[in-house]
Order: sequence, then structure tokens, then C-alpha cells
Amino acid sequence: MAAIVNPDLDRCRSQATFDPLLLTYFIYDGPEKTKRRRFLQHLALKESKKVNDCQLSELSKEEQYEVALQKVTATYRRIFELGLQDPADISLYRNTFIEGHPFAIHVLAFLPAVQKLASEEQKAKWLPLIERFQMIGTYAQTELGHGTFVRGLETTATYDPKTREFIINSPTTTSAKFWPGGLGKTANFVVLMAKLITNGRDCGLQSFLVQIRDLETHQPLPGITVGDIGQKFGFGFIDNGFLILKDVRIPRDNMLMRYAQVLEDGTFVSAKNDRLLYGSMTLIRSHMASACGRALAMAATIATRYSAVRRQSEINAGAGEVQVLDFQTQQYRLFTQIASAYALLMAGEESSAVYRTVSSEVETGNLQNLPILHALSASLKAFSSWQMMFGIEQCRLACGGHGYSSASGLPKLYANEVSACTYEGENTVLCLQAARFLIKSYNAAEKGEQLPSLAGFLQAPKGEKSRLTENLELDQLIAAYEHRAARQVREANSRFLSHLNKGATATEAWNQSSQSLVEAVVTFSHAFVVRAFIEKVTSSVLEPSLSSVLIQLAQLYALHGITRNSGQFLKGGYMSDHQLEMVENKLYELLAALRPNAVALVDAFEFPDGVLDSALGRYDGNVYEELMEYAKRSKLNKTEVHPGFFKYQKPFVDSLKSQAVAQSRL
Ligand SMILES: CCCCCCCC/C=C\CCCCCC(=O)SCCNC(=O)CCNC(=O)[C@H](O)C(C)(C)COP(=O)(O)OP(=O)(O)OC[C@H]1O[C@@H](n2cnc3c(N)ncnc32)[C@H](O)[C@@H]1OP(=O)(O)O
Ligand SMILES: Cc1cc2nc3c(=O)[nH]c(=O)nc-3n(C[C@H](O)[C@H](O)[C@H](O)COP(=O)(O)OP(=O)(O)OC[C@H]3O[C@@H](n4cnc5c(N)ncnc54)[C@H](O)[C@@H]3O)c2cc1C
Repeated sequence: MAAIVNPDLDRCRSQATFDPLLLTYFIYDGPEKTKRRRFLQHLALKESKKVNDCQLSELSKEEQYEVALQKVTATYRRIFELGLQDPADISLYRNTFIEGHPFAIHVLAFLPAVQKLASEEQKAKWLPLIERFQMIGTYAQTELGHGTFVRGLETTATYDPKTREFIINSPTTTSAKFWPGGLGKTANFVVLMAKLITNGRDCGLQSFLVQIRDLETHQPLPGITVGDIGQKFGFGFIDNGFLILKDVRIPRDNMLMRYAQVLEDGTFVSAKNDRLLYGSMTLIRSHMASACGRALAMAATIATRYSAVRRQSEINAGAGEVQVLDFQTQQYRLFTQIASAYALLMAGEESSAVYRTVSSEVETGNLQNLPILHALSASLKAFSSWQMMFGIEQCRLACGGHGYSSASGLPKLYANEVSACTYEGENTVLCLQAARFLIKSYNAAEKGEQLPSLAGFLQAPKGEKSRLTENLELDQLIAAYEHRAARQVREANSRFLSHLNKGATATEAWNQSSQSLVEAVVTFSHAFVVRAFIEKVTSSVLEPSLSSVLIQLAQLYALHGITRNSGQFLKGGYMSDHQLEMVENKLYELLAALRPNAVALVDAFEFPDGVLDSALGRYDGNVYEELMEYAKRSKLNKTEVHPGFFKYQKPFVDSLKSQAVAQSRL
């Protein structure tokens, strides 16, 4: 029997001015793909429950790992049985079946690293085994002492021409590999980043395929010390690990030799471009805006549905308690996050498209656009994970006390997803990488050189004023963001030059202007996201009722960014006080205008309840019943009187009682 839907949530749905199904089609690329998505999700949820229906967040780390392993093996068994081939189908099925798992780095980083870095011959040998999990691997780059500064890695791979082998060593405590996902207990192979030494010469970092565990017994091989790194902020189900190598010998053929090679006699043949070694990092970074958008969309769905159900306080005295979604402050908190989720999803599509284009150029040996891809993927990864981190926390806070309960699903979402600010490159560091590209492009623009379209905004004439009016022209919103980015880049460059003029070296001057550079990169990414959102919405053929809501949402996203960073938009007189006031007024108007559509905007993401895993975000809105059920399931409620009562509480209370009696006798 279908559950009765909470009447407030039901009413919100009936108030929508557009058909959410059309929005679902827009998000997931049409009716056919949506149908397939629903089918696969339904199948995955049904089968996932059969395998194990317990909640990972209620288990210890060891239990989470075991259940996640049980589930991920079942997932892939079914994926093979079903014959799923399309990577999008596979990841949808897997991500519905299980929220996270110890094979994550095998599929997200180990497999792509071999695809990108191995020669054709090596790929033919290893990829079939990797794809069918006969080799399970991880990407072992980070060390205890170095993560960001990859050139500082200490692990060595010394070539021995006599045996035609590399001898791998972790020479110091700080050279132990540390953090790779799946390394702790799961992987039997790693793609290892190590300093190549051949013919007595340090040839810099190269990648090697190293077996670390026996394929039958799973025991570490001789010379290998490996294990799990312990409790973390989140990701309890992933065994991030450490690895120490002592005189581990691997055949020469196990160096990934697509770009650089070591010949049998030890001669080193260098790559056309050293940075091609970083290809798998670029791949993951390029797709992270979409992943961040999805995580934020989940949080926004939970908080928006709950805010439609939750009644608290009165707006008009005596008129009864209102849905908290009617408070303007709640609308501001949530609708700006709904807008951010959509914005990141659209920007993610755009950055994945840039990745596809540039990586196919790279495949043919054309590296001209690699710096653009690096700058975009690095900066957007940082911007989107920061927006997501802030946004999920806003959604959690917007749920009041129940947002603090694990039942809301929000604490674990935050704890898991916030790691995206750190992995694949710490955000600040990645911004500084993108800054190199922006400053170079700025100087090229100053010399009148033609810039790639991504940096074209740097050619905008200085001293222009915003022409934004009450009509909130979309081109003027894009222009405002691009002018802001150009000004911030110019300002960061001036800071850099002024330190140089005061006698600092180039690297010192860079460090002394680095906060300004990071801010410039954030404005660059923000402009990219605003443009991607607006262009996607305006270039798609949409039913007018849907189009107008999406335009409102894109406007809200852009106006919100202006109000939060007003100083940068007012700088140099680009925007006037009057325009800023208009932006604020329009933002408040948009909150009211979007109120009837809030629930439909999140429903359109179509996250099944089993994926949201939230008492507050349930589709039927039966929040209180579920919270009560969740409370009753608490392990502390397994016994009416906890053994601790007799062990500690009663003896304590009794001891004070007898003391009190003794004292009263004095
Ligand atoms: C597929 C879907 C994904 C969705 C995600 C879902 C969730 C997944 C869940 C869990 C996944 C967890 C995965 C985690 C995996 C990892 O974390 S692996 C480890 C990642 N580590 C890093 O990212 C380290 C960060 N550090 C670096 O990237 C580099 O060391 C550095 C770039 C910061 C500095 O390197 P260095 O050698 O010192 O270079 P520089 O001298 O600064 O610059 C040299 C030039 O090279 C250019 N460059 C740097 N990187 C790249 C690149 N990737 N591509 C192209 N070019 C690059 C750089 O711009 C310099 O050029 P110029 O001199 O011309 O400016
Ligand atoms: C959940 C998770 C999963 C991971 N998975 C893997 C994996 O599978 N494989 C793997 O190899 N690694 C993995 N890592 C490691 C991860 O890639 C690194 O932690 C990350 O790249 C950051 O490097 P770091 O830890 O050295 O930070 P640090 O560089 O030590 O950062 C510390 C601080 O120093 C600042 N800083 C550092 N350098 C600079 C600079 N040049 N300029 C300005 N500021 C600077 C940073 O901004 C930061 O504030 C994982 C990490 C996490 C958290």
C-alpha cells in the first residue's frame, strides 16, 4: 500500500508552476536516459536490500568495511551478470547499491592510471585483469611526509640492469605511502609513484605497477609492510592505508612506459611532457564538479522536504505555526543551495566536455591545451568542493536539532564529502596552480596576444561600468562576474609586481601575493560556473514554464554571489551602490517567487529514499514516524536497563547516599 504523503509536502508539490518530470529529463538528458536510470536504480535498491539492509553509519569502522566489501562484491557480481557495459550505467547502479566502498580507488584511480600511463602492450596484458578484478589496485602517490609537493616524494625505484629489475624502497619514515584508498586491507596491486634512479641518475618521478599481496593468501609479499591508517573524519567504509617497501624487486616491464621508458641497459628515455604523468589526477578533478553538485543536491533535497514538513513558530500571531519553508531566512539558506547544486551540475557537464575534447587532443600528441585543462580542472575542483562543503553544512543547520541527528543523513554526507576539498590536491594548492595560468594569460593579454576562450575575459576593457538593470539581463550577470575576475587577476598581478619591485625574488613575491591569487582564481571559477549555468539554461529547448523557473534559479545563483562578495563588485566603481541595492531587492523577490517551486526543484533530482538514507528527506514526508523508529532502533535501547547502570551509576549513587547518611550522623 502506498504510504500517505504528508499533506504539507503534498500541497507544496501541487503548487509547482512547472512539471518536475520535464526538469528531470533536462537534468538526466532526456526521457530515455531517465527511464533507464529509474530502472537501474530500482533494481539496485531491491538487490542491495537483499544483500544487507543495515545502515553503514550505525556500524563500527571494522563492520562498515566488511559490509561495504560484502555489498561491493555483490554489486559487481550483478553488474557482470546483467552485462552492464556503459560506464554511466555501471556507476549509477553501483552508487545506488552502495554509498561507498573499498574498491573506489580501484575503479576511480587505479584503472584510469593504467589506462593513461601504460603502453599498449602493458594495457593489453593488465586491463582485462583489472576490469575483472583479478588484480585489485589503488593509486599510491601520497606519502606520510609529502602529498602536495609531488616532486618531494621519497620512494625510490632503482634500476638494476643485471637483473633487469627495479628495486623499490621507502628509505625514510616519511617516505611510507599513506592515505591511498583500498590499500589498507583490499588491494593486491598499486600504481606507485616513485623517484626513478637509473645509471646512477635521478630521473624524477615515474609510475610503477607493484604487486603487494599474494593473490591466493592475500598475505603481504616479502619486503612489504602494509595496513590501514585508522579512524578518519568520514569514509569509515574505505580502508585508506600505509605501505612501506624494502628492497622490493619488480620486472623492468612493470614501469608504466607509455610516455617515458627505461631501456634494458638502463638508458632513460624521457616523456615529451613530464606533466602527462599527472593525467589521472586531471581526469578525476575534471569530474568532481558534477560529484559535488550531486552531493549538494542530496543535502538540499533533504533540507527542503523537511522544511516543508516542519512547522515551527507563527508569522502572524494566533494564525498557527507555519512551515519553516515560509520564513524568508530559511528560503535564503535553502534556495541558494538548490541553485548552487544546479549550477555545479551544469558546470560539471561543461568541464567534463572540456576534458573529453582536450584529452582526445592529448591522445593524438597535441598538448597545446593541456595547461587550460589543468587550470580549469584544478580551479573548478577547488571551487565546487568548497561550495558543496559550505552548502551541505547550511542545509544541515537549516534542519535545526534533527539535522544534528545521524537519522537526517546529513552528518555522514558532510563527513564523507568534505574530503573532496583535500583529496586530488588540496584546494588552496590547486587554486595556486590555476593562478599560474591566469597570470600568464593576463600578461599575454597585456601584450595584445590572442587568448584561449576560457581566459578571454581578461581582455575586457578596464574601467567599464556594469549595465545591469532591474531586468536582470543574463548577459550582464555574466559580464559582472567576468569583470570581477579580470579585476581580481589584475590586482593579484599588481601585488606580485609590487613585491618584485621591492626586491623580492619571483618565488617570494608569489608567496607574498598568494592569498590574492587564490581569491582571483575563486572569482575565475565563479564566473565559469555562472556562465555555464546561464548558457545551459538559455541554450536548451525547454517548455516556457520550466525555462522561466530555471532562469530565476540561475539569476538567484548569480545575485547571491554578488551580495556575498559585494566589495569585489563595487571595486573600481564597476557596480554602483544603487545597483547593489537593486541586486539585494531582486534576490529577496526571487526567494518569494521560487517558494512554490522549491519542493519540485529538488524532487526533480529523483533521489530514491534508499539513496538519500534520511529520515528528514523522505519522499512521503513521514519524518516524525521515521525519527521515532530510528530512535527505537538505537543500540542503547536493546535492553531496558543498561548494564552500566549496575556497574557504575547505581554504585556511585549508592555510595553518595551512604556518605550522606554517614555525614548526617556526624
Ligand atoms: C571520475 C569521477 C570522480 C568523482 C569523485 C567521486 C568521489 C571519489 C571518492 C574518493 C576518491 C579519492 C581519490 C583520491 C586520490 C588522491 O588523492 S591521489 C593523490 C592526489 N594528489 C595530488 O593531487 C597532489 C597535488 N599536487 C600536484 O598536483 C602537484 O604536485 C602540483 C601541481 C601541486 C605541483 O607539482 P610540481 O611538480 O611541483 O609542479 P610545478 O613546478 O608547480 O608546476 C610544473 C608545471 O606543471 C604544470 N602542471 C602541474 N600539474 C599538472 C597537470 N595535472 N596537468 C598538466 N600540467 C600540470 C603546472 O601548471 C606547471 O606549469 P607551468 O610551469 O607552465 O606553470
Ligand atoms: C579521504 C582521502 C583520500 C585520499 N586518497 C588518496 C589516494 O587514494 N591516493 C593517494 O596517493 N593519496 C590520497 N589522499 C591524499 C591526498 O591526495 C593528499 O592528502 C592531498 O593531496 C593533500 O596533500 P597533503 O596531505 O600533503 O597536504 P599538505 O600539502 O600538507 O597541506 C597542508 C596545508 O599546507 C598548505 N600548503 C601546502 N603546500 C602549499 C603551497 N605550495 N602553497 C600554499 N599552501 C600550501 C595546504 O593548502 C594546506 O593548508 C587522500 C586523502 C584523503 C583525505
